[in-house]
Amino acid sequence: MNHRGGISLSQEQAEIVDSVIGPGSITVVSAGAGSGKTRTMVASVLHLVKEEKVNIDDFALITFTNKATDEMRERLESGVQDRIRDAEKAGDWEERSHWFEQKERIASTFIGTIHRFCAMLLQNFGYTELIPHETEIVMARHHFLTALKETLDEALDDPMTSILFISNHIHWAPHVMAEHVEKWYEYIRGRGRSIKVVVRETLNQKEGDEEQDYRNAVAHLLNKLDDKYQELKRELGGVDSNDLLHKCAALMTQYKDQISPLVASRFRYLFVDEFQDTDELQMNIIQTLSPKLKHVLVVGDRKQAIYGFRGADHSVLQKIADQNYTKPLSLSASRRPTAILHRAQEALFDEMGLRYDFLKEKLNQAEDAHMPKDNLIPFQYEHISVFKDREQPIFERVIQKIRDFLGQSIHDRHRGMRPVTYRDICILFRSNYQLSSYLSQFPSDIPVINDTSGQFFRKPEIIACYHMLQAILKYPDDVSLDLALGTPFLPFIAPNSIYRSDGTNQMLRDWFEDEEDCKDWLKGIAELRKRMKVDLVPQLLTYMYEFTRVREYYGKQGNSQAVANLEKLVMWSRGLMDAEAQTLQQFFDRFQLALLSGMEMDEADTGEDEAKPDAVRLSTVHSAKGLEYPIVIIPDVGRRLLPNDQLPTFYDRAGWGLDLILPGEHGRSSKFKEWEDEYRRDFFEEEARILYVAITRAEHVVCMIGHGSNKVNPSGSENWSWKDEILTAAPSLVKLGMHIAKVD
Ligand SMILES: Nc1ncnc2c1ncn2[C@@H]1O[C@H](COP(=O)(O)OP(=O)(O)OP(=O)(O)O)[C@@H](O)[C@H]1O
Repeated sequence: MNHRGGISLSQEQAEIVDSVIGPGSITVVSAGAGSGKTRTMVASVLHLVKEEKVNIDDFALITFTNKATDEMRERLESGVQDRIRDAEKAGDWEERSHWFEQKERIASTFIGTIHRFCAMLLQNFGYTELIPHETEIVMARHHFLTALKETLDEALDDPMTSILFISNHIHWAPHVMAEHVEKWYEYIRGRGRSIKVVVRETLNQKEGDEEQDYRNAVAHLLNKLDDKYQELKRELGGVDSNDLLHKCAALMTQYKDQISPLVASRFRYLFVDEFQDTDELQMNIIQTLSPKLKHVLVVGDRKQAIYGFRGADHSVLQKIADQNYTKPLSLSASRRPTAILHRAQEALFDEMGLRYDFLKEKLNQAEDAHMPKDNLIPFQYEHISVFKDREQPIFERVIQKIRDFLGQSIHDRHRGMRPVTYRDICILFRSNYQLSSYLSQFPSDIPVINDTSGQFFRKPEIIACYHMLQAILKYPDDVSLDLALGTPFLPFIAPNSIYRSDGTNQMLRDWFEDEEDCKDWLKGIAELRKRMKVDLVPQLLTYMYEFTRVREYYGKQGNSQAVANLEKLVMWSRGLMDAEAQTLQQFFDRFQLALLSGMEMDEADTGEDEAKPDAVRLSTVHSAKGLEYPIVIIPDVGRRLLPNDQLPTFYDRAGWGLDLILPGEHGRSSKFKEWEDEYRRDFFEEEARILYVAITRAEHVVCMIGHGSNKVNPSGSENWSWKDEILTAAPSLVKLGMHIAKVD
């Protein structure tokens, strides 16, 4: 074994570190899951800090999710801590003080997502640009809805667009039309395409068919919407996360010569993890910066590119290497799974490689692969023969599997034989929706954690807080009071008799005001309404937490995450106050917009990572990227991936523009089928990559549950599911001793 920065590495990993420290300004690493890309990146940082005596905050480290940011910070902190210990052992006080300084500097090291990196660049270097924070993103949403409403109101009488409103052709209710227009607009911008370009391409289509009028009308509509939206943002402020990257890229191009050296004076090294999910715009930002920096390291795996739907281009690793006249370096061994799990995974990927070229890249078994001495079967597929109403039986089977695992022993690579605990298990879902449905029915004796990021405004304590604020602001409105009752903020249930509908029902507020148990709460509400005139929002929220004793409620439940989230809401209100939300009502309006617009914000960091609660983790595959778990359960692998009725009815193709099917089959061009075929092919490839990511999160065991017929469907057909990928490989998996079984 070789050591770099005090971390033990394989020969090929060490060579990558040496390449980062050697001549040349960019190193591109393209290698499979669990081959040690992140470990090598961390080792490179520590090695440079040790050998070149650079400081840890000379690095900008870009990760893909906030969770991965935490993970990277933890790995660095523990690496630095180890160096301090080594120096102490060796009695090298100079070395020790160098590492001690680094420990302090970690706090000022940039570790974060590309969005945060761009925001930071704009903040520091984009003097006149607006820097979005949550308020502005919420405002942008508000402007968008205004622009959409105005556009649709005017479109009815505009000869360019009125064809879309002839009700016997297109029988969409106004709100349905609005939903579609919004989806189309987001789709185009989300893929990094400019609305103006799309409109131009569409109007240039020379099909000469009648349907062209419909496509042109949609193009005009989107054009108008775009004009209005941009204008509102310009006039009134507000930036969305798409603008952020565009602005950053524009700034970089326009002032490249001034900005790059400035950035380079702050950062000497730029390292990017999970680069395969970077889109063209983001890649250009990094490319523009790279010549001025001492070294750029990008690592990724094209087999794990799972953001195609958002415009990421899975060939970016090759592209950035080409642009810099270099070749991607590779890592050949898989280091996450146990020896036997690795063999099973490879058997499956071999079979999948017959359908998807990119899966032909193989990973060898590591020379020191872990060979556990437990009885856990590393690869399991269980098949339930239900055809309809599959959710419940699959859910029950998953719960049964958790209970079964818990009774068994696992041979841990570092700690030896030990019992399986809840925290060893992660259930991976394809969608947030599926995850929430599991979360809501989990049996109360199995502790569980939702490991998905960006869910702050969907947390029950935050929604309950919203209802409580509404009840206070609108007091004595009965409907608002009713919504807040029964939440931990107002933990009382009114008697059923209150809800009589014969006109004789007592007002809810009368009951509330008479009820002895509610006295303190009633006093609290009255006091808070008085204080609203003088106190600031953060103080009001804190006072509300006090008189409702909501923090004690969650504390008693051991739910420190909920307590931390409530504190984060106070912080958020503080941020809003700097902008405009000075009164509780204004704050409430912002809060409401954030909830309604599905705004994403991470939950509070509880700083409890050391003492991660012993609970089963639920996560989407997308949020689990870069992470690893001893046991991974993947439910519902028999779900059809792309039934025909879920094929898109709207496309935007570079060089062509829009194509779509409106009600009555209007709008479709002669090329529509071509787009569908392309879509189908890309879709199945992306699903294969998502399955690859899911399966490679496991260290010891992957367990999948499927349903339906146990015959393999024709490849790429509308019945095709992940289950078919597994059943195709079943003979090789069984030969390896894996468990492929039917359960009823
Ligand atoms: N040389 C090594 N010696 C011991 N363990 C290693 C070595 N290289 C990697 N590992 C371990 O293998 C696991 C996978 O490593 P890492 O997360 O760095 O891989 P990755 O390539 O970034 O994975 P992914 O593509 O899935 O994000 C980690 O637990 C890591 O500590």
